[in-house]
Amino acid sequence: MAQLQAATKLRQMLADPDKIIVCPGVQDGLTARMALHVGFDALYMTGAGTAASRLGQADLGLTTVDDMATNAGMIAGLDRAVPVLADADTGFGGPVMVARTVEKYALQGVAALHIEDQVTTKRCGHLLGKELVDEATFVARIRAAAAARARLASDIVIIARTDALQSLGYEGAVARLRAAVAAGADVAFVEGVRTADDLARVAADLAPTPCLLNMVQGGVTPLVNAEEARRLGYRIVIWPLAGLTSAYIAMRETCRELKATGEIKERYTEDGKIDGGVRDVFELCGLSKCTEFDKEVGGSSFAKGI
Ligand SMILES: C[C@](O)(C(=O)O)[C@H](CC(=O)O)C(=O)O
Repeated sequence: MAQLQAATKLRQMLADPDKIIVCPGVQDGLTARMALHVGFDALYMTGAGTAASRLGQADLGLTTVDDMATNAGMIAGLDRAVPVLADADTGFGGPVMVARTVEKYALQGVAALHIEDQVTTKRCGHLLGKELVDEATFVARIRAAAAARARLASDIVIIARTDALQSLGYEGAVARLRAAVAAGADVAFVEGVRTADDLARVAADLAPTPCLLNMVQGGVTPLVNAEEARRLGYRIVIWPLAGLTSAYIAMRETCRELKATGEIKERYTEDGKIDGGVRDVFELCGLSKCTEFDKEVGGSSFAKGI
């Protein structure tokens, strides 16, 4: 039987009112592989992480649509059974460009994308001084996204994100999301929530539209765990920095060790095996699956061992 499209699968997950979809943020193949290995049933491709890992740049709108769609598509292709939700920033231009962005993501097998109401020279939602486009421009972005989805007969989930809380306040932000939902968005995302009170009322105020919660370490939103998010009525929670923060800390430690001592000591698991060595990394990235596939189809590339 043909495998369910990831977007359709995500819609089914959203249809279960008791389920909260917890997505670790991943920025590259390795972090995605690790999240899959640990057993997450959905992943989030972070734009901030894509900018940092692919370009070595801050989250300031420097990534192009192709940087983002290619990265999201690569991640979605690692396991087609696991939906990938991806950042699409502002949609990368006017309605025509937004529609093209949605097509690119959908054709790459991405299950969901979020489009926001910042100006094209955007910044991370947890920084100060954000500027918005007017509501009509935002709504046109969402309408363009929905039109592209219909044109492709795709199930891709459109997530409307507003960054309006900082400058327009709570009611302004919620009004923008209601307008976005009327224009075809499936999920609502209030970015940069600052207080526990606001955190607690978003999902109820936007019901029955499912809401996404963004948990950024070092950001402006108070952090809550998955159970608490579910209790507050959120249906999706993303931890965009899951991969970034772990890479940041681990790389710093390892580089400091090499700089200070001239070597990197091997790490061991509790049962005495080398941890995180070259074979572990290759295995995580499909070494055995590749060798088995080669054998199954009559190849001999690995007949002498690997
Ligand atoms: C969710 C987000 O858009 C991302 O790129 O992952 C960022 C996360 C971040 O920069 O901390 C955002 O919240 O704007």
